[in-house]
Amino acid sequence: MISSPHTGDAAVVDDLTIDYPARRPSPAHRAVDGVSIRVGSNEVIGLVGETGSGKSTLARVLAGDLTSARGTDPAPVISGGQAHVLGHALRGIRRKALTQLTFHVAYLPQDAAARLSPELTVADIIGEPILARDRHYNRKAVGLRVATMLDQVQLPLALLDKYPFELSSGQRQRVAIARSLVLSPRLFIADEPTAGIDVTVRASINELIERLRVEGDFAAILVSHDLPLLRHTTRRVAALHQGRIVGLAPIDELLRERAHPFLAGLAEADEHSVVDANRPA
Ligand SMILES: Nc1ncnc2c1ncn2[C@@H]1O[C@H](COP(=O)(O)OP(=O)(O)OP(=O)(O)O)[C@@H](O)[C@H]1O
Repeated sequence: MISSPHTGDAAVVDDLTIDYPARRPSPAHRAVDGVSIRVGSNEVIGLVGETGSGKSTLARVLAGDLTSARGTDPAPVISGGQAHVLGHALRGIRRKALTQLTFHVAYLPQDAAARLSPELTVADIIGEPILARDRHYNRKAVGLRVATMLDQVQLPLALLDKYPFELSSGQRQRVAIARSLVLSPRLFIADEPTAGIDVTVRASINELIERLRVEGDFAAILVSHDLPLLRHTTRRVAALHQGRIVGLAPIDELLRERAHPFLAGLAEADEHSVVDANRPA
């Protein structure tokens, strides 16, 4: 059990259990089962695990996305333990506190790129969170911030007036990242942030996250199997299996120890990719 939250921590998760309530014909489902983990105020932590292990559910709940049902899918419910995010207890949190919290927590869901508003330009998409918070915010300052964010994800300014349908899926993902970071969050929770992004530009995302961490007051939880990203940005990675933590260590230690078949599979895929990279063309 993790003792009382240190106010400086980005997240303190203590014996957290998360269920999806029953919705006919599906019975209730336990997605996260007694997870404890601490994320420092300036720490980037990784989350790995096979499909269905509960990574997205944990990320979603820690991001404060506790209420919205997705289509007909029920929203997750904290049914045991507690999680403090930036000092706020999530279990039983009131709407006002949740709104305050989400000003400082950026959430990049797995389908963020597909959910960009089709009727808005790239400039409007990235700048929207600023104006949603303060609609009188100086437009010129918004424009400057949007351009800076676009540059940070290595997209050309020529894309500012484009619509999502005019972009590649990797470009859309980078727009989604720029949008989620535009308010300078203290905690960035990202579900597969480099998914769909070309390997040649992934390094820029790795560097961006590392730079934000070094600049200070920035923590992140990255759900990802992108080993270069995990190696570049995290010191510790939690491995989940059936909603429980089965390993918590630097990524290369997890791959070396192979404490779970899933980690053995990841290590083997990594070995093959190294062999392939060294093979003459
Ligand atoms: N809205 C929902 N209602 C009911 N069960 C759900 C819902 N969302 C997810 N689950 C179930 O909860 C478990 C954990 O799902 P989750 O999406 O968190 O796993 P994951 O590790 O992120 O998987 P993936 O890598 O495929 O995204 C799975 O068994 C999944 O089927």
